Amino acid sequence: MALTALHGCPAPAKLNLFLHVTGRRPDGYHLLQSVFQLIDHGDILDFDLRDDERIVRVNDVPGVPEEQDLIVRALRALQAEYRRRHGKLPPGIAVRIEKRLPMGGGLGGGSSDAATALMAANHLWQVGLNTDELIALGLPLGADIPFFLFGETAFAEGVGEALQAVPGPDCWYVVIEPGVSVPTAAIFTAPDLTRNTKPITVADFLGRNTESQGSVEFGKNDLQDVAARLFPPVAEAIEWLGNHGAARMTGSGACVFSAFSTEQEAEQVLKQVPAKWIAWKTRSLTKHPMKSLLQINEL
Ligand SMILES: C[C@](O)(CO)[C@H](O)COP(=O)(O)OP(=O)(O)OC[C@H]1O[C@@H](n2ccc(N)nc2=O)[C@H](O)[C@@H]1O
Ligand SMILES: Nc1ncnc2c1ncn2[C@@H]1O[C@H](COP(=O)(O)OP(=O)(O)OP(=O)(O)O)[C@@H](O)[C@H]1O
Repeated sequence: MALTALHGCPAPAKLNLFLHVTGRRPDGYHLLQSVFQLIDHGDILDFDLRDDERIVRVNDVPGVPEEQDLIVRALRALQAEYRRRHGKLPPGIAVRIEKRLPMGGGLGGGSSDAATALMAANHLWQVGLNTDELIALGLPLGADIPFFLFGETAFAEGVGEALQAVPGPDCWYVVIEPGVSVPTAAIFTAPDLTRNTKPITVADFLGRNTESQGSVEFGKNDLQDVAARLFPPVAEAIEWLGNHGAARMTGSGACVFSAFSTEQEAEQVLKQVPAKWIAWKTRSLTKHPMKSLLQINEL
């Protein structure tokens, strides 16, 4: 019998192990090179099919009106694709979000929610889209959605849509939320942003010392200096964590992380984090948990 609900669906966060800005497209979007790493900490989503055809969010998310929620927009895009294929709309979906990831944290929360929603609805509605087809639907909604649909550690280029799998690390991270929300556009439009980092190859990344897998010893985050200048708590968190290990900002900020080989080392640092910041430890993930849950094995 076909499923009518999927509860407890994970929408994990990502870390950008490095993030180079190598240029700018004529439309203003920036060309990036980055390694995206999934981590075992994220939002949790419940999906229930409805008796009508409406896509609704059943709980409030502060600062995100229902109509702007990337989950709702992603589900509507897939619903329209279903109609193109079948000539009628599929049943509606009610979605409940347990939001754990901070907004404007550089952890890709909104994009991950949307990717999980696309995977869940593709399954519930039995649309049968493959990952590349889901990526084509998701990319216009957010630059990080392709990565989450890809679902494994990836070397990313373009605006984040050209993805190659790279070996995933097995390590622990301490992540600090500096308590500010960083608007991505403000970082990319800053006049002092450097946009000319020399492009590297995936072999340059793979050629680094394997001991440092998953760490921040390779490259840099070109968005970090701008974010740290505009948002002093980001600078403060980088400085504090940097005294306990190599520390870096993820995405366009605000969150800051450091990698450790064992849970004990991560715990040692975590318990010293000043109480004014939210901080947590988490493990690297090699595969998106929705892929295991739904047995998606095509990649
Ligand atoms: C920097 C990253 O966090 C890396 O993971 C992401 O690429 C940002 O992705 P995101 O938050 O989903 O960002 P989007 O909502 O797609 O873009 C927000 C704004 O940031 C700027 N932007 C974003 C991505 C990019 N490659 N170049 C840009 O210039 C654009 O002005 C855009 O209007
Ligand atoms: N389900 C959602 N969860 C979070 N934010 C959402 C959602 N839907 C839409 N948004 C919008 O997306 C914006 C960015 O949120 P998000 O959590 O993805 O930031 P981020 O972690 O900085 O992302 P990135 O790493 O991609 O820059 C929010 O400020 C919000 O306006």
